[in-house]
Amino acid sequence: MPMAEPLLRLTVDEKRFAGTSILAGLDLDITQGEVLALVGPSGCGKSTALMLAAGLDRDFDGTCTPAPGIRIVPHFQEPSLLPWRSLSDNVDMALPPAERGRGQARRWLDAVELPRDSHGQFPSQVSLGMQRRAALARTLAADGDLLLLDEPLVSLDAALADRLRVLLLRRMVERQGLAMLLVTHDLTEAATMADTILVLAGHPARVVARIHPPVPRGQRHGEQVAATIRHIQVAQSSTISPDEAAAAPHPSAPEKVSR
Ligand SMILES: Nc1ncnc2c1ncn2[C@@H]1O[C@H](COP(=O)(O)OP(=O)(O)OP(=O)(O)O)[C@@H](O)[C@H]1O
Repeated sequence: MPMAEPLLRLTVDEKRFAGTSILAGLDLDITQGEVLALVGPSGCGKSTALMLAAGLDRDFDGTCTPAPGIRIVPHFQEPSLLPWRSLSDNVDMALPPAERGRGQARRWLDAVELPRDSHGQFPSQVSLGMQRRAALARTLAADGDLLLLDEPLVSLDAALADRLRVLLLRRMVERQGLAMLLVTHDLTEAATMADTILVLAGHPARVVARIHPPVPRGQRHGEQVAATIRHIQVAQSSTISPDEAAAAPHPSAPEKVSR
């Protein structure tokens, strides 16, 4: 069977800020239906990579090639809601035109567990965590082909973040072919949700490992998640060889680790 064309191909030979090299060796393909996580320590360049993938920063050595006609929806760490619109209106505006004004916005705000009495409030009237949830509702409402998610669940309490992870995965099932690039420093999130995990490390950062957990996303629990996290951590300790990374303990089938 021929390989599906990627929805997005990003190759970064080098990205500099003010003469300082931040990224030097990142290449990724995101295919339909895939959750690809980009993990790495704070400040290593994950958000920068997402801006490049979104086509919002073109000042780098490399290429960013989206498939023709696809709808890419970026989701930033800071919720960029329109301050003069209610939460509900912010979400409504993101819906496909045929679905606007029909209560779908409320459905998405319910899905991210925002109480009904907050739906009509302006962003400045609700907490930052509530703004983040409204922004997530807006991103999901936008009906994209590829969501670029920068720490979408950061600072939410653990139980809520777990439920919203389930919501994101459920959306992947509902909206066949939807793909996500998930930037996160939360290794549990990556190990739970991703089909492919790219591990960034070093200064400037480069991809030091690509991990394909053997158990399908959403079905990994306990020891399987812990084993994937150990693989990421082993890969991040940059001096070890690929063989050592592959030899980290695993629950059943060995994960595929390539460099
Ligand atoms: N516009 C900019 N101008 C100059 N330096 C920048 C700019 N944006 C980011 N940087 C620097 O690039 C580096 C990577 O930042 P980036 O935000 O991409 O990291 P990150 O991995 O997403 O971090 P975090 O996990 O803390 O969000 C940091 O050293 C940051 O200070």
